[in-house]
Amino acid sequence: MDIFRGLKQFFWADKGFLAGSVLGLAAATALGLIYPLLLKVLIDDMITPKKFDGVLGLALLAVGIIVVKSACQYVHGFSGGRLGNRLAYRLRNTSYEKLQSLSFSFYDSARTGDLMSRLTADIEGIRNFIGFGFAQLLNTAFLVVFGFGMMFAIDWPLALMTLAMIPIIGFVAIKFELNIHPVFRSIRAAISRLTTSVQENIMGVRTVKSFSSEAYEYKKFDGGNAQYKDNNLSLAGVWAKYFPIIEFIANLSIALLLLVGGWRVINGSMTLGALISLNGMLGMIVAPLWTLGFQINNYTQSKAAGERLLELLNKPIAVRNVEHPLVLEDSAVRGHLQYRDVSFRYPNHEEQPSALLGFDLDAPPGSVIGILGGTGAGKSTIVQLLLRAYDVGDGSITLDGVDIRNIELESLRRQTAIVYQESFLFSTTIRENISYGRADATQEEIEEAARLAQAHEFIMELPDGYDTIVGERGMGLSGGQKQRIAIARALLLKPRVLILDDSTSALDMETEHQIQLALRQVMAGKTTFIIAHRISSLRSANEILVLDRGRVTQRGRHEQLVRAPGLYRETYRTQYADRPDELGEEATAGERRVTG
Ligand SMILES: Nc1ncnc2c1ncn2[C@@H]1O[C@H](COP(=O)(O)OP(=O)(O)OP(=O)(O)O)[C@@H](O)[C@H]1O
Repeated sequence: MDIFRGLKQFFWADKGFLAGSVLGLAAATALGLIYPLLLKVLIDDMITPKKFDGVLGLALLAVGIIVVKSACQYVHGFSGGRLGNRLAYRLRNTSYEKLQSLSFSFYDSARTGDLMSRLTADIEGIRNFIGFGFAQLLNTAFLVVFGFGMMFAIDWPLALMTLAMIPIIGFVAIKFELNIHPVFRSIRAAISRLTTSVQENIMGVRTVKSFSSEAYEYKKFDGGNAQYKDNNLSLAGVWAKYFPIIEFIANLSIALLLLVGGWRVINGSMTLGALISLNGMLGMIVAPLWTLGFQINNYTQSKAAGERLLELLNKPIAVRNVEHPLVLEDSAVRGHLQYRDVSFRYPNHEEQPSALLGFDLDAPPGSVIGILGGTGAGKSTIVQLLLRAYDVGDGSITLDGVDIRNIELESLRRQTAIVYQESFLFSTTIRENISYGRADATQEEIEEAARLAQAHEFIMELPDGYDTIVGERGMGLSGGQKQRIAIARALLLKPRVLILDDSTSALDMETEHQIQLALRQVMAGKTTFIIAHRISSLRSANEILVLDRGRVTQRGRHEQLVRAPGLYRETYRTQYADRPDELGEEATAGERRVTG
C-alpha cells in the first residue's frame, strides 16, 4: 500500500473520479443483485398464486433498475477512464521531466529499454489498476459479502452449503494465477528479447551486412521467436488445464444447490422462487471469483510497476544547483577558465583508477587549449567536468573566478557549446537541427553558422536545402557532413566557451583547415578547447596539454612540444612522416637545441 500512497499525489486530485469509479461499479452490482429477488417475487407472489396484476409493474420496475444500473455503469466507466488517463498523463510528464533533470552519472548505468518500459508498460499497468482494477477488486469483495448476505436472508442452510464451495473456487483461481504468472513473465521477457534483437539488427544493419552475418542474425532471431512460441504454448496449456477445473467446481456448487434446493422445494420447506433467486445470485457471485486470480495479478503487477516508477521518480539528482546559484549575465561572461588541482573518479567506478589527477589549467579568455592523449587518457573527462556533467572530486574549476558549482547549471551550460566525436542529429530538418538550442534564430543566422562550419554549400546541394529531413540517425549524410551540421549548431549558440571533443576527425584536412580558420574569427576573445588526435588541429593552440592516464605529462606550445621527446613529438613524426622537409626543419632543429 506504501506504493499507492507514494503515487497518491498523481491521482488524489481526481478523488471524485476515484469515488465515481468505485461507487458506480458497487451500485451497478448491488442493482444487479435485485434481479434474482424480482424473479422470486414473480414466481412466489404472482405465478404460483396466479395473481397476474403485478406482473406489468414488476417488469416496469426491472426496466427502471436497468436504466439506473446502466447509468451507474456509465459513471464507473467514465470516471475510471478519466481517473486512469489523467493519472497516466501526469505520471508520464513527471517521469519525463525527471529523466531530463537526471545527471550524466544516471545515464552511465541506465538501460534504454528499461526506461522505455517504465514510461510505457509500467504506467499503463498503473493506469489500468487505479482506473478500473481497484474498483473491480473492491467490487468482488462487495459482491461476495452482500450476495451471500442476501442468500442467507433468503435461505441460510442452503446459502451456508454453497458458501463452502467458494474458498475452493478462490483457492483454485489463485493457484491458476500462480501458475500462469511466471508464464506471462517469460512471455514478456521473450518479447523484449525479440524487440531488442530487431532493434539492434536495424541499428546495426551496416555491420551485419558487411560481416555477412544475415544468416547468424536470422538464427538468433529464430531462437528468440521459437522461445516466444513455446511460452505461448505453455500459456495455452495452463488455460486449457485450469478452466475446466474452475468451471467444474463452479457448476458443482450449482448442481448441489439444485439437488438440495430441488428436494426442499418438493418437500415444501422452500419456495420455488427462493430456489431460482438463490441460483441466480450464486451465478453472479461465482463469475467474478473466476477472475480473482487475474485481479490479484493486476494488483501485484501494478504494485511492481508503481515501485519501479517511484524508484525512478525518487532517484537523487547527482549534479544540481546550490541554494542561491549565480545566474550568469551573458554579456558579462569573459570565459576565463581555471582548473586547480582537480582530481576525479567516475561515480560507481571506485575500483577504477582516477580519470583525472591533480589537473591544473589556466585558460584566459580567447585562448585555445589543445588536448592530446591516448585513448582513455582523460581528455573528455576534462571538458565533461567543465560542463558539470559530473562535479569534481577534489580541487575546483572556476569561470571568471567563480567556482562553477556556485553557478546556475543552465546558465553555465548556456555559455558552453560542445561538439562530440559522434554527432547526434534529430530526425527533423537540417534547419531545426542547426537551430536546436536557439529556436529563435533567423534564417540568416542559421546560414551564417552553416557557412562558418563549411556546411552551407553541401546543404544547398541537397534537394530540399535547409528543409531536408535527416533520418533517425542522420542517415543519408556522410560522417563529415553530420559533423559540420553539429559544428554549425554549436557556433549558432555564440558560446563563450567552445569545446570540440575529437569532432573534426571525420573531416578531411582541407575542410578541417577551413573550419579552423573560421573558428579563429568567431572565437576571437572566447575560449576554445580542442581535443584531437591530429597535430594539424592542435598546432595553433595557445597551450597544448599531453595527457597520460589522467595526468598531464607535457604542456606547452607546438614549437616547444615538437622539440621535446614524448607523445606529442612521436605523433607529430608519425603524421608528418611523408613531409620530411617540415619534419626535419622543426623537430631536428628542436632536437639540436634540446641536446646541444
Ligand atoms: N561514464 C563513465 N563511467 C565510468 N568510467 C568512465 C566514464 N567515462 C570515461 N570513463 C573512464 O575514465 C577514463 C578517462 O576517460 P575519457 O573518456 O576522459 O578518456 P579520453 O582520453 O577522452 O578517451 P578517448 O580518446 O578514447 O575518448 C577511462 O579509463 C574511461 O574508461
